[in-house]
Amino acid sequence: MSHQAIHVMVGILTDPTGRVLIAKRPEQVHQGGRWEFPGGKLKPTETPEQGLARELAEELGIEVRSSRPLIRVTHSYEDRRVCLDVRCVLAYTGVATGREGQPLAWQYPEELDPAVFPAADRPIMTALRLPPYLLITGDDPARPDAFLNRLTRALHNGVQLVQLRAHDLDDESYRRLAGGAYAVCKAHGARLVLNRDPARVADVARHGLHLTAARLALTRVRPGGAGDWVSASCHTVADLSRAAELGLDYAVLSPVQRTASHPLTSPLGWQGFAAWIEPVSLPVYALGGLTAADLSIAYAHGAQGIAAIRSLWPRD
Ligand SMILES: Nc1nc2c([nH]c(=O)n2[C@H]2C[C@H](O)[C@@H](COP(=O)(O)OP(=O)(O)OP(=O)(O)O)O2)c(=O)[nH]1
Repeated sequence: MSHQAIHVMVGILTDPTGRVLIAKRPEQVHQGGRWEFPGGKLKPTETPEQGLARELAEELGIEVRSSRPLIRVTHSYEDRRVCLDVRCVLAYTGVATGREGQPLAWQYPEELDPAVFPAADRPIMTALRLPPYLLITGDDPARPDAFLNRLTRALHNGVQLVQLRAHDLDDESYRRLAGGAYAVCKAHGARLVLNRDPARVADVARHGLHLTAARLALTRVRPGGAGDWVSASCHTVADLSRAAELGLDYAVLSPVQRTASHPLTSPLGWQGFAAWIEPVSLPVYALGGLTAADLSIAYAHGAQGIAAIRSLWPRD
C-alpha cells in the first residue's frame, strides 16, 4: 500500500435548522454504498479552497463563497490512506442537488449513524456534535450555591459544554457538587464532563469524563461507558497521540498563550498549536490565555473551539 495519503477535500453544508448535508456514494467506488460528506480528491495544482469549490460545484451544483477548517482526519484503509481535509461551508449560492445522481439527505449531527459512513468519518461526526466553547469551572467549588449560580450564568451566556474541575475538593464534596452541576447542565441542554479519577465517579450522573495529562499517561483503556464523551488534557505531541490511540473523543491542548496561572510556561502560540494538531485525527480545543473573541483565530488554526476558565467563568 502507498504510504502517501490521498488528500480529499470534504465540505460540511448546514441548513438554518442545524442539519448537515450527506450524500450516498455509488456502489462501485471505494467505500461504495456508504453515506459521506460531499467532496473528493484535491488536484495537485489546486489550493484546498479551490479543490473544495470545484468538488462541490461538480457534485452539488453550488458555488462556495467562504469556508473554514473543521478537522483533518488521516485514516488507513486496507488499500489506501486518505487525509480528509474537512471544511465547514459558511456561505454558498445555488441549491444543493445530486448532480451525479447520488441520493442526498439532511440530518442533525446527533442523528448521524457512524455504521453507514466510512470508518474515517467518526471524528468528523464528533466534531459536528461538539460546541465551540468549553468551560472549565473556576472559583469556588467549596461554596456550592455560589458555584452553581455562576455555572447557571455561564450557561445563560451560551456555554454548552462544561468540565467540572475542582481538584481541591475531597471525593464526597466533588460528587455532591457534580450532582448539582449535572442538574443545572441538563436543565439548560448543556453537557457535563467530570474531571476526576473515573473509578471514583463511576456511579455519578454525567455526560462524560475528562483525564488530566497525568492520568492520560497511566490510562491503558478508554474509560467510561458507551454514552460518555471522554477527553484529555494534552501538553505534548505524545499526549495528543496517546489520546487518539485510546480512542478518546477530543483533546484540550495548552497553553496556547501565556497565562496568569502559569506565567513561566512557554506558550505554543497559534503556529505551534496548528503544527501539533495537524497529524492528530481528533477535535482539539485550544486552551490558555484565550477568550471567546479568539474563536475565529482558533478556527483558522484548526481548533475545534476555545476552552477557558477565567474568561468563561462569571465573576461575582
Ligand atoms: N468525499 C468524501 N470522501 C470520503 C469520506 N470519507 C472517506 O473515507 N472518504 C474517502 C473515500 C475515497 O477513498 C476518498 C474520496 O475520493 P472520491 O472517490 O470521492 O474522489 P473524487 O470525487 O475525486 O472521485 P474520482 O474522480 O476519483 O472518481 O475519500 C467522506 O466523508 N467524504
